[in-house]
Amino acid sequence: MESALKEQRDGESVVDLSTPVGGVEDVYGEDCATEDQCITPWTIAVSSGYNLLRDPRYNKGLAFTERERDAHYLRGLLPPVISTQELQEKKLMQSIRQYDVPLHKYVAMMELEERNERLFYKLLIDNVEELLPIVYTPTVGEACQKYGSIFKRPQGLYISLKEKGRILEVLKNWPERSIQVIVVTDGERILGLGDLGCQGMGIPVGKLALYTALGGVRPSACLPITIDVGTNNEKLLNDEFYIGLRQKRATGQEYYDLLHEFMTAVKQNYGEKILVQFEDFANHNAFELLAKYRTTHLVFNDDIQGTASVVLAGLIASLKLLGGALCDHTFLFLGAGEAGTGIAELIALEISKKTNAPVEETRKRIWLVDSKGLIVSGRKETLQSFKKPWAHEHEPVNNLLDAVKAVKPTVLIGTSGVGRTFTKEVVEAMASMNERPLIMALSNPTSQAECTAEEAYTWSEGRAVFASGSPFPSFEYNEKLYIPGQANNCYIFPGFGFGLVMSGTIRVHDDMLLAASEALASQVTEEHYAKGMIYPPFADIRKISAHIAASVAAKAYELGVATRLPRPADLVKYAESCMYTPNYRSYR
Ligand SMILES: NC(=O)C1=CN([C@@H]2O[C@H](COP(=O)(O)OP(=O)(O)OC[C@H]3O[C@@H](n4cnc5c(N)ncnc54)[C@H](OP(=O)(O)O)[C@@H]3O)[C@@H](O)[C@H]2O)C=CC1
Ligand SMILES: CC(=O)C(=O)O
Ligand SMILES: [Mg+2]
Repeated sequence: MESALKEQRDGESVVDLSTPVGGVEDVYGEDCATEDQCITPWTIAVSSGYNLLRDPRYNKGLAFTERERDAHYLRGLLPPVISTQELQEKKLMQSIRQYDVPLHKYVAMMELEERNERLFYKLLIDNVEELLPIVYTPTVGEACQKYGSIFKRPQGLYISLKEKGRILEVLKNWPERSIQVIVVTDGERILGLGDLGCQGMGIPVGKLALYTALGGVRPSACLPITIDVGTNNEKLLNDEFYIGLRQKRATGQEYYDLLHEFMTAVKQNYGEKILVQFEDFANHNAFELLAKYRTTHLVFNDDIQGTASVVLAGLIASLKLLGGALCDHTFLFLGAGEAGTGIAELIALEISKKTNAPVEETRKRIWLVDSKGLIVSGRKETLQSFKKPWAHEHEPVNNLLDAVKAVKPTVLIGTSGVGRTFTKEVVEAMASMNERPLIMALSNPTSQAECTAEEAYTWSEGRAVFASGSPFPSFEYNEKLYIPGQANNCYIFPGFGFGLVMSGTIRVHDDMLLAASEALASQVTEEHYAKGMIYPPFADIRKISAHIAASVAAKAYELGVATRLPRPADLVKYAESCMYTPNYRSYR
């Protein structure tokens, strides 16, 4: 147990930086799980003086005390005033609020992260509802689109086809060794914005910032990776500022060989317990990669599994408002890709567990529409394999409105990546059939949402229960305030991943996703329901993540895939005690 704590705890009190000027302190040593992991071509220098001020992990800016300024050769390098972290935070929030353009706020936040990591996380944690839309969706989408132009310093690790045969070597170039979570993308389906190639890097960077801020994983244990196999985005290929390989995407064996080399190198370099989160791969690769590696590696596909878990949580919570049990409802999806079929499968599994009915039966209450219309048995031969389980007996139906009329859903979920597809007619049809229709417009960023909160509330005359993937502001209708929920996988993956890491879990199991959903739903209180909410506020996310982590870890122990022994008695307390906090530490 002690070693687990040592790996997770962040040494809140005193850090010894008392090495000579330019001296070298091996900060890894004790965190390495195996001897092998400690062999890298170089060690890290923890600097004093000028270099300390430029080391984001240790820099405190004006908050260095008189004693620290003496001990670490900082005299004269800073103006005389001594600030507090709280005052620095106040000043930075004031400065960020002065920008009108969200992308400018994004750039300011990234610059802060490069300058002073702890202050960056303090801001993000203390102002999560305000800053989440900046470092995450929707602004991160725009940042990826313009990444080539705003790019200043590389973040994360780039592995391109040029590195084929040398991926292990590339991993060893990363300065941190005790990595616990990797978020990797190949940039082919960035949010609902399509193929952004190498510029997708904004997504792993953003997701991992949330791993730390929302879930409590140490920043030094997080590694964002972009695998660059080219892009089919002509605009980027012709953009002189594009930062990636200027070629069409590699496919087939060439693609899978590179991914296999990557997965093998990751395990070799970081061991069995490294968590690899696949993010924003196109569905023609995502399902296959997950199926291939889920039995040999600790992998998690956020778009398929994380999204499923967050939506199921919202559905469980919404029963208080809609009435009935999950098995009494009928679900219709617009979009039958990673998110759509991933959610559908987890709903079917949950109903199956609750009713003891086989999954083949419980799937029958769930219908999906793709770009060609309702998925029905007549289309089975031509469907991709992940759609086949949803090809129920029915006449062909070509569009969403007709599908709503035919299926009569109580719940409508948008996972199409196409904005404004929940038209007035569609929402009105939902409202005509249901006292409280549940409408989820999950596609990101905001421009791709199937409808806005305002549309859902007004077109349903205030009766819809609504949640979206990207945030919408509260909306007043007929003198009543409506608070839309944010059904985004960021409620789940930080706590989910933290639960895996803290318990030393070696494989992800679907039951852990169900446990995470139950844990999230359990955080919705009567007070929230009274406001029409089906998700708890993000302001409580650290507490929520600790509960999710504890539930996931408990399930992992129950299934015998957790290696951190003995099992802590109180997993919530244990999770809380292991979480990274960004308060400054004192330096000897
Ligand atoms: N809120 C959240 O937490 C999350 C949100 N998302 C969002 O969900 C969206 C989809 O992601 P993902 O499932 O991975 O993408 P996929 O590409 O895997 O799936 C998209 C699906 O939408 C269908 N589709 C596309 N256009 C239309 C249309 N005009 N009418 C009907 N169906 C259409 C596609 O049909 P076809 O198969 O015929 O091509 C496909 O089935 C993205 O915007 C993403 O940002 C994703 C993950 C998490
Ligand atoms: C939220 C997310 O993972 C997506 O839109 O892809
Ligand atoms: Mg995603």
